[in-house]
Amino acid sequence: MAWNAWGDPAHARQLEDSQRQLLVDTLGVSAAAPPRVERSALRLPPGALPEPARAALTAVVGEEHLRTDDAARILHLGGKSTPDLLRRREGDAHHAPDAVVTPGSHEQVQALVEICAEHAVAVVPFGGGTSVVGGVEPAREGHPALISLDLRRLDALVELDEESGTATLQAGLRTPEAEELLGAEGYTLGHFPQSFEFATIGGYAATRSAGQSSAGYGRFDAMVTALKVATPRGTLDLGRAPATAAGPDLRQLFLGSEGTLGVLTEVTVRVRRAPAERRDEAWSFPSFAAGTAAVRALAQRGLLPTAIRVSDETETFVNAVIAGSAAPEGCLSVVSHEGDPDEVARRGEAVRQVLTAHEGSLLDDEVAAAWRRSRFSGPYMRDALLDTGVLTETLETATSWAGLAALRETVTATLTAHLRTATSTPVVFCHLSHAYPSGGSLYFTVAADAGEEPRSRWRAAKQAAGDAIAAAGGSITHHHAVGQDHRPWMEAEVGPLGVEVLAAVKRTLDPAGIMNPGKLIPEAATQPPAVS
Ligand SMILES: Cc1cc2nc3c(=O)[nH]c(=O)nc-3n(C[C@H](O)[C@H](O)[C@H](O)COP(=O)(O)OP(=O)(O)OC[C@H]3O[C@@H](n4cnc5c(N)ncnc54)[C@H](O)[C@@H]3O)c2cc1C
Repeated sequence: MAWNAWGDPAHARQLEDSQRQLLVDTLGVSAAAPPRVERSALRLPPGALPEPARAALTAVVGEEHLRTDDAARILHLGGKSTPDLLRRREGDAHHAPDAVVTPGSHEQVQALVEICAEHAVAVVPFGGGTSVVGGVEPAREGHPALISLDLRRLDALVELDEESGTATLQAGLRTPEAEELLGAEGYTLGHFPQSFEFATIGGYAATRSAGQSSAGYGRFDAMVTALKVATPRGTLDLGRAPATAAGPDLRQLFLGSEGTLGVLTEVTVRVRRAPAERRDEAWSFPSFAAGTAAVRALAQRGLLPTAIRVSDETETFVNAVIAGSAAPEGCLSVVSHEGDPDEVARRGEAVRQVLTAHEGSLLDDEVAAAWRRSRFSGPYMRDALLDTGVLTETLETATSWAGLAALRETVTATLTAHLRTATSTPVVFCHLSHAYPSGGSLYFTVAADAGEEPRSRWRAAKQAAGDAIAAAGGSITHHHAVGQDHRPWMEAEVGPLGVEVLAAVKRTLDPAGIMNPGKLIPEAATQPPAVS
């Protein structure tokens, strides 16, 4: 993965002249793009890993799996949010981890976290590094040194239990390889987030990820049946039966724990037979309200297809411009069905009846085919836009059906107000990305003139949008997780007592506070209690 951009550098995109001109005309983009320094210009601080800790860690993994060179440290500077990329483009590497350690087994991970606890060395579990919320930021928070614990060598399919329909996967396995290993046996995981090519099994579990086909296959957390976790206090093996009444479900403590409690090393997930048939359809609705009403009807009747999303009018137009095609009328919805041919036909017909009853019109097959071709390529466009002087970023939330329209209105208005300047007007658009019987998730994208201070402008807009989401009763995140960036809203999300509960669990499992400091749990709650 490129150190200062999304994905594979070979797939980098550039805007066409007509697209660039459209941005100048619609957004008032000034010609200057934010700077982009060469990697060789980065200045890293000297590594600060104390020698006794280095020697002990090396004894576990071997010299070649503890790297302190610039190349390795630069690839672990943080995640892939727009502010992350802007910082790297500016050449900011002052926070680089002191070392990158790549363990090869659960036992090695267990030994490493124990050594780090003993030497007060902070540990950032690093999967694919695709966090967009500061989840893999090397934040020391008072610790003298920090390692990035890159799980890439834990990349095996440990066991496929065909009788039970489950697979045990090592945490560092990326999704394309997981799909390849499972596909060879006729199975699929069915998890297809936009970060599919780079994100890992452990990262998905640690962030409660949701993918494009989660309507059909379920969110990642819903697929997990068992977990193996290395914590500074020892190993936990959780999930011995498909269901249990043996008290609160401790697996839930680790799903979404974002590396703050321990390192997930193995994840057992429910797998499905690879579908024999897939049918994609594109629909148009006269308004976003009509499209969301249709999806709500499907969710509440138990008729959700494998994937479904509805773009608002602006997103429908913008996506057509990017694809170089004519925009359909109104709001575009993409629907996908997977399964046995009979089921695809039967469900497809039932869904079609509901969508038609909600004023939906079926579009040409090519519209859906274009969505499938481009569904992982959007992030490359972000780099091309940044190169052109456009600040672009996304945020997401979820709420009840009753609160959805008001939440969309307030977030759109807040982002627009905070990104507008005297000479430029931002574009803010949104789609309904996931649906449940009781509500749905809204995914917003902004495009605005980058101006002089794109990072601080985005920070202010994001702060205001987060406050608006909290005030409107939405969740601060539906699937991007909390990390550093959403931490200020955790108390609004779970209440002060909820934060205390999380902090108490952390103190039990990680008394030295070395596991991914500065993430998820608000700072005040992680401080030791004052002595009276
Ligand atoms: C372009 C783009 C598109 C995206 N699209 C989606 C999307 O469609 N759906 C979605 O849900 N998310 C999406 N994301 C966000 C991101 O991909 C997810 O949060 C993903 O689950 C992170 O996986 P990862 O392996 O990259 O984890 P990382 O980014 O490496 O880590 C994420 C967090 O999990 C922790 N962690 C990682 N591995 C472990 C482990 N084994 N044990 C304990 N903690 C661990 C890290 O410390 C960190 O806190 C997108 C991100 C980008 C940049």
